[in-house]
Amino acid sequence: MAESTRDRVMEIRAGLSHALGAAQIALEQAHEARDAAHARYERVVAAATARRRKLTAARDERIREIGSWHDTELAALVGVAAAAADRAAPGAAGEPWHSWEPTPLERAAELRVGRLILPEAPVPAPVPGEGRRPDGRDGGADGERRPRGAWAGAPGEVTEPLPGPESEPPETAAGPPLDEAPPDVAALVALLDRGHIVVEGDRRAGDDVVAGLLLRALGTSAPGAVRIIGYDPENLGGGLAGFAPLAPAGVLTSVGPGGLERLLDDLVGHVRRINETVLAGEYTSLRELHAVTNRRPEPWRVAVLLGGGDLSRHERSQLDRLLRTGAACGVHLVIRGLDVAPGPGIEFIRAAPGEDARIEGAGDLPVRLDPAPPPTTVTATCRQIAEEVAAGPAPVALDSLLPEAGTEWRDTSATGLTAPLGDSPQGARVLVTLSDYPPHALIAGPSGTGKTNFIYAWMGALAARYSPDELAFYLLDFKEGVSFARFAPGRRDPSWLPHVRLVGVNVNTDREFGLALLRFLSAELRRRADAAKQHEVTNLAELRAEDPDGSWPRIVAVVDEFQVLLAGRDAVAGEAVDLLEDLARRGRSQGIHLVLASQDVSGIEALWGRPALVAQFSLRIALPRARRVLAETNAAADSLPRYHAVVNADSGAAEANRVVRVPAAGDRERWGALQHRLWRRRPPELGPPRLFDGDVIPKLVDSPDYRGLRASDSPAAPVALLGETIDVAARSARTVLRRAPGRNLAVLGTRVDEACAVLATAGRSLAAQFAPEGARFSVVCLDTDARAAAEALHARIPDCGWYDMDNVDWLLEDAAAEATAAWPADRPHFILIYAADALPGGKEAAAQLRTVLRQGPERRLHVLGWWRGAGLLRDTLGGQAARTDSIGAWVALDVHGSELSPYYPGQGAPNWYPRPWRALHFDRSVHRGAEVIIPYGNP
Ligand SMILES: Nc1ncnc2c1ncn2[C@@H]1O[C@H](COP(=O)(O)OP(=O)(O)OP(=O)(O)O)[C@@H](O)[C@H]1O
Repeated sequence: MAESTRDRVMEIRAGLSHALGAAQIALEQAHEARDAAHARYERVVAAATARRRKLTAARDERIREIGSWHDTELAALVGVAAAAADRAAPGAAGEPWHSWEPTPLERAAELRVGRLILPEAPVPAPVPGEGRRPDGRDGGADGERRPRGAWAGAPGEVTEPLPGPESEPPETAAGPPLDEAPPDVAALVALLDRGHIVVEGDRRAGDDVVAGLLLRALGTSAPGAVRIIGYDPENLGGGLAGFAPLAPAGVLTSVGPGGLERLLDDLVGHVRRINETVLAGEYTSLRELHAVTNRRPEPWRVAVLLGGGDLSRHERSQLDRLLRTGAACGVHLVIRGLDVAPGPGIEFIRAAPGEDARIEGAGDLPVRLDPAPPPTTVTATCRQIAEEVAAGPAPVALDSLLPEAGTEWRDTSATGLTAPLGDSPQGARVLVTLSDYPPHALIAGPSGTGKTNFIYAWMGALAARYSPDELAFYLLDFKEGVSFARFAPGRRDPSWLPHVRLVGVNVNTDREFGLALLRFLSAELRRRADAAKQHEVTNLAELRAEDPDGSWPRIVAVVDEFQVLLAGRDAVAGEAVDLLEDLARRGRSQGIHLVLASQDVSGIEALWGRPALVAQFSLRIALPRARRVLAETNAAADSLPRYHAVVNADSGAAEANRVVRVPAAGDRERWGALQHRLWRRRPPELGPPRLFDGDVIPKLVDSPDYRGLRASDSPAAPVALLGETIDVAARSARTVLRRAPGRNLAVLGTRVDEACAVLATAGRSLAAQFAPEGARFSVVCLDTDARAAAEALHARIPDCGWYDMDNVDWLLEDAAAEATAAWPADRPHFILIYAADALPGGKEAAAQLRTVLRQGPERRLHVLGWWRGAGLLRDTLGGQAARTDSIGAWVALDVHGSELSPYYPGQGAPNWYPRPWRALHFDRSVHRGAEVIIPYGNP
């Protein structure tokens, strides 16, 4: 082989080896690059996975939040909807049948027919395998929900639920807890006062809806306030069979086949009448009338028309009229089986079993209709309603007489007092006026027919319209009981009716209080007549115009069972009739109105004996079966239903009869609401009325006269208070112990407590007028029964002397000397003697006491003594022939009038029949006749 060839081979080998080396390096580098790329690839993949997981987690969290928010919102909305439905359909309007009972409501409510099926009720995720919701209802295909938090991803993505909190069941922030069923949202329809219902679809379900609606309408209104007229030609009334117990009471009337035209005509007639006479252009609907006036003079008439085939043209047009105009007049139609075109106020219900029913007002939401009400509930309710209706009309609420809240006290009484007293049977309001004509009223009705209630209702209607500046009441009840006490503040209720100035209760044995009221009114009449003369006017309206700043309210004086005041032929009755006659005659133009009520006016001889007096009472009010209050030939009261009255402003002439259904005003709660409302509006200066309760013993510390006493150094005319007079102003009876002959006081009778009460009142009131040391007081106790009371008085008067059997001789000797002394008397000396007739010391002591009685007062020495009998006082004074003028004032307890004649100058004896805790007071220096007083208790 040639050299050159070898070289070339070598060369090639070297070249190859070099190339191999280079390739090796390149390969290694390529491997490295590949490894690096792979590692990068791995990193990228790992990062991508991690990022996707993070995004997934974030997305799931967001979905969970949205789900939770959605559920919370939905639950809240369901709650709101359920609460709104509850409010719209309270009580019997919406209560499920198992707990249903009638609950008459103030206003017509919407009525429940079933429940709404909400698309996505917020229920917790169903446990796999369980097909029922926690509320026990079927899940149903579209009712089932995907577990919140499980996310179904797109193909190829990570699909398994990722571990973490999102796989837990979501919490609900608000709304019902998960183990509680969401609230039921009632499906409601509006019938009474709103519109008409047309039921279509499944017949059985439709029947159930109609029965349910009727029962709810009946159960939400007062018995008799809903009248049902049934027309069921196919089943001859079978569709309303359950309501049959209502028929005898007239609450359900059935119309036979062929009677549809007449039924529709009748209803159209009602609508026309109600529009013309009840709404009378003043209101657009009964609903509005009720809202404004609280009156509902017409029942709701619900006509149930179940089928009827083709209607005649007339029937169709009457039906259309009713559909358009009936609801405003309380005429409503519930229709099944007649074609009705949609229109305002017409609710369509498509009845179907299960959850396929619909009501138009709920849009597309499915409705599960309620089952029919249980037949026993229907029957029991209907029976109860029928019984109550048969027993008489339901009471009307007092509110129906009142002006709208906030509009009280807007009327002026310048020309009279006018107020509604209720509705006539035809639905028109009956207004009653007291003015110049008719000025006074007589109310009559046998016991229990509602006289007192009538007076309450009238007073309520007046008090709500006229302010206390325009109207004042003076009330007297001669019946036993406290029916007028509610107008004055009491222990339980501190409010009073601001117009009431005086309330007298339990006065049946204190007829003097009736007289006091009449005397007070007479004085007021004189005041008004004088003012009228001064302003040269003739009646109240003119006086008020001339004297706008004066206080001239119309006065209404109500005397219940007034015949008690006039019974008998004694001085009280005589004076009362005279005063009444004057008040009745002259009060009319001076705004003083008398309202006299009695169980039976025929028994009041004193009144009927004075035709001129009776004629003034031209407003006559007769309650059922009242006699003689209307004209002889007017028998309207005989046929009056319960809670009605005949109001007659023309002295009972039959043509002037107006029948009124009187609202119930006796209910304390309702009355209380009105009284509180008016009381809160009272002018600040208006105090409570004077309450005279004949059963209550007054207290000296409450006496305005006692509280007004002030101590001074030497009052010239000290006043001894004795008890409360029976008069309008709660005055205290008094006797003035000035320096003058006869200024002594004798208390006569055997009743220890009352005698001690009078002496204690006198002693305490006298002591209150003197500064310390200003007068000398001596208490003499000669009867152990009176000792405690005498000691109590002694303890109350500072520096008072105490004497009894043992030492009274000292006092008498001293006092007799003082009475006859020549030196001027320095200060008054009051000697209070308990049981003066028991004075020891024989003739000498008796003579000393006589001296003190005769001569003491001129030297400011006064005896206030208690003798246990009128004859015993006579003995003290010196026997039958002795003069009695040293006893200038006396208080007689259980002493008959005839025994008092020696101490009662003038003709005969005072008219006095003793009665417990009452006394007769006479002061010859001021009185023409004696006055009845009530000793103060615990003075
Ligand atoms: N209009 C009415 N609506 C409802 N209830 C009434 C009505 N009028 C009276 N009542 C009720 O009838 C009963 C008797 O009424 P009230 O006391 O007014 O009769 P009265 O004639 O004054 O009887 P008496 O003279 O015996 O007191 C009371 O329970 C009262 O609540």
